[in-house]
Amino acid sequence: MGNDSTGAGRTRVEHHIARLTEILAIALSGRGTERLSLTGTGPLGAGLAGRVSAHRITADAPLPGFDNSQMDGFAVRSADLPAAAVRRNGHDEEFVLPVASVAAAGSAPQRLPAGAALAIMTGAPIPEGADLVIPVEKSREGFGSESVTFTELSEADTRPGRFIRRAGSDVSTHDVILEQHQLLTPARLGLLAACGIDEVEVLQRPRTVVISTGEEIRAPGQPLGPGELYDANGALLSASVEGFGHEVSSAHLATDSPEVFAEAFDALLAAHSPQLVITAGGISAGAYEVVRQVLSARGITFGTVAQQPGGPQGWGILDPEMPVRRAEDPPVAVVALPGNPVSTAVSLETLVRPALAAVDPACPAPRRLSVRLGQDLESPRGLRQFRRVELMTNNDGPLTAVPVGGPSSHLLGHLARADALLELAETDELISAGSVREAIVLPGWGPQQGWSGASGRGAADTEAGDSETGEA
Ligand SMILES: Nc1nc2c(c(=O)[nH]1)N[C@H]1C(S)=C(S)[C@@H](COP(=O)(O)OP(=O)(O)OC[C@H]3O[C@@H](n4cnc5c(N)ncnc54)[C@H](O)[C@@H]3O)O[C@H]1N2
Ligand code: MOO
Repeated sequence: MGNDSTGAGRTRVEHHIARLTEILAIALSGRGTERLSLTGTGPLGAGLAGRVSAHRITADAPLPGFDNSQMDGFAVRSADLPAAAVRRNGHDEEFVLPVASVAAAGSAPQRLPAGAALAIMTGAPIPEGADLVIPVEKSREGFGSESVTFTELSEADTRPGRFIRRAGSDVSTHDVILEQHQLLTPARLGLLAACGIDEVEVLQRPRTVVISTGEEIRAPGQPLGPGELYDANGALLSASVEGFGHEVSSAHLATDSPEVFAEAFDALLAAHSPQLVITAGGISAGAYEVVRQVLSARGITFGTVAQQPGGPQGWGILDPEMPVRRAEDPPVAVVALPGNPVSTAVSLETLVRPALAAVDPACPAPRRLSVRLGQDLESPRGLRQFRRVELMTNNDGPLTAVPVGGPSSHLLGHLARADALLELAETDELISAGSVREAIVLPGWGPQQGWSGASGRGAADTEAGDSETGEA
């Protein structure tokens, strides 16, 4: 048995992430670019945060653009200070200089006459001849007098260069201010704007079509017939994929007919030209697995990953020879997830997110924490099990992870209450309370929930509503 498999035809989690990373890199490289303006409509820079630069950008000019004052105070020439020194009461040394004029931020650079001070505001250009700024707090008179008396100056207060922000001390001309394929964060957007750059070429957001399936599934708000249930996966998938930074289109294909499914699938490709299609449901061993039936004929592979929930998986690049696709069409990746809502959600967090984050800086990577188990747990040997847990604070050491419900993949109510997915290893069978493991934080969890002290109800509910062994 190689490192990629755990036996029983199941692929290791890491190997599957690597396979997804490969197909997502191919599909996302087919994206175009678009030019966005920082000063376009709406608030400055709106719509640019979270996007990814298409090219490297360098500075045309230094930052700061000119020597300027770091303080409201007085620009002086250090060489003038000895002559300005007077002694009061025989010991305290003070410095008295006439005030030549005032420089406000935005004013043109001036010249400092010899033996004088110039009142200067934060950000105003340092006058020619001055080599230090003494803050107004060190003056007896403050602003508005014809002369200024500095008291209690230390040696540091009179050091040349003090409180002068030199041109280029932050960014030099030709410095790289944004790398190619770098995430546009608020600070980077601020820097681009500070450098006077208005337009930025960014990668187009990945276009993703999410498809929930199942003839028994109805849209929320509609009446339900016997044996029918509402579409949880449509909303869950769309919200997750929007959080990955994608432009999402969603559809529910309520058919068990491969022909009808294929036609609708092709229509979605034609309508949205996606780089990625994510489906949920219709891929396991049942008699009506339309996704598997239709897509395995179009170049998509189906198999089992050694994890629970989220075992059954499909992945691949759509065969360009198939209907409505031409060899020259950009590649489309397909990720087919299992239909149980918790399996869909867990697959998105444990498999799809890490693979996307590896190829797209706009997709937030999984956040992992070390946690201490709050109670004994069992886990099936040979499978990576992800248990839904609440995270609770301790006085010291890692957070405590307390299970919310059991391991079964229909327990969406429990997932919605959970903070994180506790990761139990393939070799774990009986894990004692107090053991330390990793957990993957779920979207929406923040320290404020952990720190405020969780309710503790997770422990009491652990096996509620769970009739399965954790194998499905
Ligand atoms: N004989 C076997 N049966 C099953 C196996 C197996 O290996 N052998 N694997 C089980 C596991 S594990 C999972 S997970 C599921 C995956 O099945 P599918 O991906 O084919 O999903 P469906 O059969 O379409 O649905 C499963 C389950 O989820 C409900 N569902 C589906 N879509 C939605 C939706 N949009 N909103 C809410 N609920 C949804 C559906 O009604 C089913 O109850 O297969 C096991 N079976
Ligand atoms: O995803 Mo299934 O557990 O693998 O329910």
